[in-house]
Order: sequence, then structure tokens, then C-alpha cells
Amino acid sequence: MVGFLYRNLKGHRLIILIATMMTCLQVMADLLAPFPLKFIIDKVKDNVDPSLTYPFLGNILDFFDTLDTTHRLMTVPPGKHSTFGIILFATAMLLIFNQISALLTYLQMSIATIVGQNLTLSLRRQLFGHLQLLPLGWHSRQKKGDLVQRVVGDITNIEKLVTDGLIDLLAGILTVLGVSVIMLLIDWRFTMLAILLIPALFLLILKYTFSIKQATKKASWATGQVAHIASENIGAITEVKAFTMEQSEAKRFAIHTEKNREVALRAGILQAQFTPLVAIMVALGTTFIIGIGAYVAAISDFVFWFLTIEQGRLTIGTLVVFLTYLKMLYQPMRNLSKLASLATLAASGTERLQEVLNQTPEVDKHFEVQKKPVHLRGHITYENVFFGYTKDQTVLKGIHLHIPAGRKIALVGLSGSGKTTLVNLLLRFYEVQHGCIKIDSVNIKEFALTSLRQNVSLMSQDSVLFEGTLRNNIEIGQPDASLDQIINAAKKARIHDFIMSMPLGYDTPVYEQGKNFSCGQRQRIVIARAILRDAPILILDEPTANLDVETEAEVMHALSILMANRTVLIVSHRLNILGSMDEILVLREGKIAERGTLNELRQKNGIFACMLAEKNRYNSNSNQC
Ligand SMILES: Nc1ncnc2c1ncn2[C@@H]1O[C@H](COP(=O)(O)OP(=O)(O)OP(=O)(O)O)[C@@H](O)[C@H]1O
Repeated sequence: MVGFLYRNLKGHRLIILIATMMTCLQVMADLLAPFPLKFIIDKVKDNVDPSLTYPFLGNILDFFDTLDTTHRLMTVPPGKHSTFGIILFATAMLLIFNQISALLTYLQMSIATIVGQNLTLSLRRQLFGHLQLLPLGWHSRQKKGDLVQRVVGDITNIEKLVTDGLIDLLAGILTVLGVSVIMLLIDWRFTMLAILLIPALFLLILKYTFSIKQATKKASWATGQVAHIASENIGAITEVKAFTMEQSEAKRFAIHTEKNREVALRAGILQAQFTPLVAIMVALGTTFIIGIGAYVAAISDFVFWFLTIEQGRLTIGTLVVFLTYLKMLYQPMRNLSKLASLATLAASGTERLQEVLNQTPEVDKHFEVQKKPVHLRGHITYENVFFGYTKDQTVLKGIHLHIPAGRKIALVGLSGSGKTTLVNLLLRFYEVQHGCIKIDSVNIKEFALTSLRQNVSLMSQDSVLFEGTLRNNIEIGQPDASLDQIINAAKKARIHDFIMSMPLGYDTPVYEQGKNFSCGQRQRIVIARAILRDAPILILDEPTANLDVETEAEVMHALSILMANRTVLIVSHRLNILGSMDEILVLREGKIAERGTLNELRQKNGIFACMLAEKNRYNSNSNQC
């Protein structure tokens, strides 16, 4: 985690240095603050002047003496100072040290907040940007909710450590060091007694920090699971209702929330034990010192092993100051419990972030070389292509395919035969394992990913609309398009009239995933997007699968305009689509089993004819019903 923070705080090193210097000054002010109290007690109780121990204070106290109007009237022995002047001096010092400490605390906390927020911003951008670059294969194995937890929750935990923890940690270390030195200077014997407890305290802290870290990591993971179940359910709320899964989903959610509660409870209980245990040990130490101090001051010598503290060795003023420092020494130890929990949360967050950031992004060796757009004609060749999602499963087995530019090909076959996989390989969502795919006689691996994908329009059965306006959604195809071009594309896609019938026209808002539009409307908006994009290659995956007959006719009109003069690969079993294709490929178990026009395949009496017969039998049965 330290290395991770060091790297990611690179741009903030100067401001962190300033905050560090302020922390040093603040700790110094806090370390000096108890002295004025000692001065007052020593003067009031024993008539001992501070200038006796600290001669450099003599001149300053002379000045404060002049403020005591009664001082001139009273006879003060030479070398002595007025009680009033010393009280005035001590309270002024107290006020100044406290004010300086408060001001510096404000400045440090402001800097910590700025650094924390900037770090959050940069980590979120870094992680989100990296997620965009990771291959589809990786994404398909992840849980959405868990990824969201990493982008939101885990980064917040790192931010909390930076904002609330680091300054405390630094101040704590400096305070422990400073207080130890001052205590040793005041009385090394008492200091030895006071620090007897520290090794035991450290052991306790180490043990609990480790256990809390383990428990916190488990709790983060469990929270990710809860987020995953919630996002999966909300994303499929229509299906949940349609299949009356409300109760079973609630049960599934309850199981995960219960697990989350258990592990979070364990982390919380450990934390709850830790803080008071530290407090008990600190109280033991303080009580011990108060007892010994009072005993030595008032009754007799104290002898412990090799240590002898003589009676009267400490003034009451020194004892009070010593106890104040003792409290300051133990305070950072108490804070360690809070810091330990912040640090463990941040450490587990860092690990979870690194897990994602360590994933290798999609390979794009040619990005730098091909910055200019590449315009392809759309001549596609598959040469002996083999592919599988896992090592032990081959989905495509030696695909040979030659599609001249402008030709329209339909892919049919049983479910799982590899149709979607075959078209996805063209966009390099996955890399072929053997053989190659070429466009215009160039291996697609030679193109920059953006150049390749800009030459292909993809449309699936679930048309994806993004939040924004209708205009935003159409212009995704070509971000610098004018309104005229957008309208022209919408007209061709037969959606313009509908858009104009809406009060806000092209500025009509689109809600999440386009839920405020029907399936057919969404399809035509996506067709307008593809028309505007004007890519030479078009991939359509069951584009009319979810549509009723009337809507399908509308969408088919729009599609026929979109398909004109482009190379088309369409996965569909609709006869009206298959009839308008130049060729149909029948896939079976990852191989091209048959190919030809609709009529040729019908006459062949092979797999395709069987599929059609099966479909007809099903249709006529449903009609009879
Ligand atoms: N992301 C993935 N990870 C692992 N296996 C996958 C993945 N996508 C598809 N598969 C597997 O690859 C095989 C081919 O899937 P593909 O989606 O290409 O078939 P399809 O012919 O398009 O099917 P359908 O008509 O049902 O959409 C199937 O056995 C499927 O389980």
C-alpha cells in the first residue's frame, strides 16, 4: 500500500511536504503547551521562578513584571519575578501555543482534504479508464456490483486514510518522539517506569491490527457481493417480476446480507475490543505513575529493582507536567486503533484496486502508428480460424470464409453453434487462437483497435441507448455530425417523425438504457446511429428478434436502407431477412456445415431444410393451439 500511495501521490509531494512541516510545527506547539502550567504551579506553590531553570526567560519575565502595577510597590528579592507577571506570561504562552496549534491543524486538515479528494479523482479516473480497456473476456467473468464497489467504496476507503489518517500518524510519531525526549530530560527514572507498558501495548496493537485487517478484507468482499446481487436484480427487475421471483430474490439477497453482516460484525467487534483494551492499558500506566509520583512527592523514596527515585525529587509542578506528557505519549497509541482500522480498510481497498489495475488491457500495438482514420472497403476473409473461450473448449473449428465487399451474409444454426462468436472475432473482442481474419487483405491484428472498430457498426437485439438526449444517442455514430446530418439519418431510419412528435424533439431525454422507449423505437434510433456512422461493415445480431410483426416491418425498412452498399454479417433466423441475403451460412458445432441462398438450401434438404421444417411444424402447432 505504501508504494501504491507513493506512486499515486506523485503530483502532490510539495503540498505534502508543506503539510509535514506544519505538522512538525503543530507538534512543537503542543509539546511546549504544558510548560506554562508548570511555571504557574511552581511559582504559586513553591515560589520557584521559571528563569531559575531557563535563564533565557529572565528578560521576557522582566517585561511582564512591568505590566504588574502593584509590582513596583512590593519588594521583590533580586533575581525574582512577580507572581502576577509569571501568571500573565504563562497564560499568554498557553494562549499562543494553543492558537498556533489550532491554526496549523486547520491548514493541515485542509491540505489533507485537498490531497484526499485529488487522489480519489485520479484513482477513479485511472480505474474507470483501465476498466474501459480491459478485454470483454475479462469483463464477462466479473461481477458488476463488485466492480462498482471497487470504483466507489474501495477508493473512498483509501481517501479516508489520506484525509483522516496520515496526518494523525505523522503527528503521532512526532509526538511520541518529542514527548519521550522531553520526559527523559525531566526525569529519566520516571520515564523508564512510564514506558514499561509500551512493549505490551505494541504487541496488543500488532495482534489486533492483523486480525482487523483480515476481517475488514472479508467484509469488503462481502459488501461487493451484496452490491453485485443488488445490481443484478435491479438490472433484471422486469424478469424478476415476470417470473414472480421477488421472494426467492429477497431470500438470495438476505443470505448475502447476512454473510456481510457476520463478517462486518466480526471486524466491528474486534475494533470494539481493541479501543477499550488500549484505553485500559493506558489507564493502568497513568494510575501507576500518579501513585508513584504522589508517593515520592509526599511520603518516601521509591525503589524498584535497579531504579531508585528519591523523595522530593519532583516538584508537584513537574509531576503535573510529567502526567500531561504521559497522556500525550499514550494518546497516539490510542489513536493507533483508529489508524489501524483506517489503514486496514485502505490496504484491502488498495489490494482490490491493484487486482484490476494489474490486468492486461486489450493489446493495441498499432494505436500510435495509426492515428489517422482508416477507411476500409469491407472485404472480409476468415482463414482457418479456431477459437475457444477456455482452453478445453473449442467453439470455432477451422472457419474458412471469403466475403467480398458489399456482400450480405446470414449466419444460422442451432443455439451455441458459434454464430455470435464468429462475428465478435471480427471486432477483436477476443483474439483468434489459430488462423487469421483479414479485412481488405490485411490481418485485423495489424489495425489499431479504434481504426478497426470505426469501420464496423454493431447492432444487437438489445439496442443499447445511453442516458442523455435522443440527439446524443444518434450522434454517437459520428460525434461531429451537424443537426442536418442527424435528421437525415433519423429520416432514413424512419424515426424522425416519431422524434418530432415528442415535445422536446431531438432534445428528448433518454433514461437509463432507453427504458422510456419501445423496443422498435430503440432499434430505429440505433439504426439511425449506424447510418450516421456510415461504416463499410455491418454486424447485426438478431436485430428483429424482440419485435412484433408490425414493428418488424418498420425496422426492416430502416434496415434495408442501412444495409445498402455495405458488407453485412447478420445472425438471424427470420425468413424475410434470409430471403434478402446473398448467401446463408449454416453453422453446426463451430463449423460451416452448409452454405447457399435460401432457395438452394431449401432444395438441398440438409440441416437448414430440417431446421425450417422444425420451425414450420412448431408454427403450425402454435397456430392450432
Ligand atoms: N463469454 C463467454 N465465455 C465463455 N463461453 C462462452 C462465452 N460466450 C459464448 N460462450 C460459449 O461459446 C459457445 C458459442 O456461443 P455463441 O454465443 O457464439 O453461440 P450462438 O450460435 O451465437 O448461440 P445463440 O444462437 O444461442 O446466440 C457456447 O457454447 C457458449 O456457451
